[in-house]
Amino acid sequence: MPLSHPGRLPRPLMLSLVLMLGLGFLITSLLSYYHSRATIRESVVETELPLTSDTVYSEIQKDLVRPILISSMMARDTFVRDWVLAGEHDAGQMTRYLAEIMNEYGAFTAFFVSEPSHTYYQAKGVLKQVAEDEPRDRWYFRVREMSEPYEINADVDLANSDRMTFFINYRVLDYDGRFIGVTGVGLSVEAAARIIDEYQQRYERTVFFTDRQGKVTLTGREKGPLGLSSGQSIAEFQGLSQVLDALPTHDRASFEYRAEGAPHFVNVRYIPELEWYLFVDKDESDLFAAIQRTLLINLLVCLLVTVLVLLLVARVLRRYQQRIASLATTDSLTGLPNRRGFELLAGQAIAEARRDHSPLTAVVLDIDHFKALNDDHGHLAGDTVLRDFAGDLRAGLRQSDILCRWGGEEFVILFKGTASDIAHALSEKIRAMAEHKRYRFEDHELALTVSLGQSALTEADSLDSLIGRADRALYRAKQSGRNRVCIEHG
Ligand SMILES: Nc1nc2c(ncn2[C@@H]2O[C@H](COP(=O)(O)OP(=O)(O)OP(=O)(O)O)[C@@H](O)[C@H]2O)c(=O)[nH]1
Repeated sequence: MPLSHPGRLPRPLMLSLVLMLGLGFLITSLLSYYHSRATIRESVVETELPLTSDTVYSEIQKDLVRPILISSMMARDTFVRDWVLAGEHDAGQMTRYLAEIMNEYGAFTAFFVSEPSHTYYQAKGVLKQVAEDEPRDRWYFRVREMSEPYEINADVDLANSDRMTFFINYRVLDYDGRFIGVTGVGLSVEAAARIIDEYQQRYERTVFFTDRQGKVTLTGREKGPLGLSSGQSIAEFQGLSQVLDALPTHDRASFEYRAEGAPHFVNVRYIPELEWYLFVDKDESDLFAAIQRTLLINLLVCLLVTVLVLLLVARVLRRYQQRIASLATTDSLTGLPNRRGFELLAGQAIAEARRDHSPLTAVVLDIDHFKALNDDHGHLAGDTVLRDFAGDLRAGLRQSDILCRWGGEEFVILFKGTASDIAHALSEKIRAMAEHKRYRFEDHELALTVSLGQSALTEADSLDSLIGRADRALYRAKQSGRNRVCIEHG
């Protein structure tokens, strides 16, 4: 690990961590997002939409059952059949009968069309004569040819301002099974529209019907999110036109399309009784909003975790780097800088002295006869004395002075901003302190003396030459009897 940028994560490590964590989180978040999306889509397309479609369909059928029963009863009524067979003499009798049916059963409209006279009777009187070439009367001639007893037809009601109505067209037969007309009741589509409204609101879906050509025949009263209204063709709606192309080939199908930028699911089923298609449409943007929110939160959490992991790793690395750096520059016994640490500090001190033209004095200190102390009292005693003496030495210097353990029982001091004479006085003070101090080891009081060699920084000096001179001075101090300070001038 490079020690040159303590506290900063090495770039390759940082990139690997970001890639591993970021990609890992991103991939798992996206996988779970797309999985949830697919599950929701499947549940909507396969289950929810068809279920809503079935429910709407069965509600409509349920509402049609009662009118079918009333129409069946009318088709079998002996009065109706006898009156036609007797020649339809009094139209008032038939209109009264139809009015009675309307009042009694609350039908929206009630009618009878006679085959012998082609007359269309309803509660208010005779409406008209049906004619084969009149498009609006085609339903009658279709029912006449039908093999089933009745049909449900959604059509406009001439007798009620052309309002959209579900008609139950029941075939009337005489006592010998011959066709003598069509009777039945009409049901306002209001009821169906109410059901549609309810479903649209409850399930937040658009429900509407179209004929086989894709023309909208029935919507809820509130039209629904797409704003479709009766009479419009779904071809007018962007996206839905492709559904229109597929309509004739499917009785029941699901499609996906986009409208106004929003994705939609639509389920279409054919209703044979009405010859209509029932559309149940869902705007899927809201559908995925919740999981999109979850994805965003996931990604934010992932980002946070990645940043926290990076910060944590950077912090741990910084600690280790600092520890390694300090181990490399500190002496473990005395806690003072070692020679390596000293070189870093001394280099800076010399540069400052040169820049500020301030004096700098170096002192090399050696404990006298330390070998004897070790030999007499043991290595542990020597260690204790070294540690305690180093503590005293440090305590006696200024904060700005540089002190290091040069090796063994040798120390180097740099007095910053201190001329030779003042440094000499300080060295003397240290010498005296060492001489008078006693160091305890077990129950011994240990005394020591120190020799010091001193030299002042000159213009031509390097750190080595400065220390070399101080070392020579120390040698002289040792040679001349120890426990003294010698100076070597540059
Ligand atoms: N206990 C202990 N002893 C050490 C340590 N470092 C060096 N020494 C010992 O210090 C002694 C230094 O001995 P010498 O270099 O002969 O010097 P001296 O005995 O102090 O004699 P002079 O320097 O000539 O006064 C050696 O015996 C080393 O083993 C240390 O960290 N702990």
